[in-house]
Amino acid sequence: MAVKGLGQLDQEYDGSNLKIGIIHARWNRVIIDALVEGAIKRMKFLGVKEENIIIESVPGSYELPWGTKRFVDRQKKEGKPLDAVIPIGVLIKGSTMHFEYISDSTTHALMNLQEKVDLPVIFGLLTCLTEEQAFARAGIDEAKSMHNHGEDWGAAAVEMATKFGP
Ligand SMILES: O=c1[nH]c(NC[C@H](O)[C@H](O)[C@H](O)CO)c([N+](=O)[O-])c(=O)[nH]1
Repeated sequence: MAVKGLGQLDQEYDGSNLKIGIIHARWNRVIIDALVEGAIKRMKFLGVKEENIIIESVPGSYELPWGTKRFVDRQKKEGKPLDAVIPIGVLIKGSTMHFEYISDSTTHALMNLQEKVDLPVIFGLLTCLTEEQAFARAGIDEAKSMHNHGEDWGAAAVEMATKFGP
């Protein structure tokens, strides 16, 4: 299955046996919803069944590390363990240093979380200086759309879960 334009894929992946979690913040919701949709679209394209994509949310990006840890633990406890998880958040620079502190601390926490949960934790945090940057990276602003980064995160989740699963 030649997948046009997916430069980042190195081989064909079959996600039909994967269970993948998406946990998203609720700040900047219009952008979040586009990113989540993009991740879902790409994972379904790669064979992940809709019923195996589990969605959860937290108030803001700062809650993503803790929320992701507990989300993974809960799925395991319920006998429906995840094969990968995609935390998604959108941070947009304001007039204070809040953006810098949340971006830096959340990024490090998500990176370190992989060891703790022993699962691929895909980096789905958009850290944008302007709303325009965020819209473009969610594929919303057609004029300047880079492409929907959520699709890349969905593809990364399938690849990492397939290649490096237990
Ligand atoms: O996800 C975000 N959370 C934001 N703040 C909330 C933060 O993530 C926590 O939810 C809050 O501080 C409570 O812990 C943001 N800003 O402040 O700008 C933002 O842009 N994006």
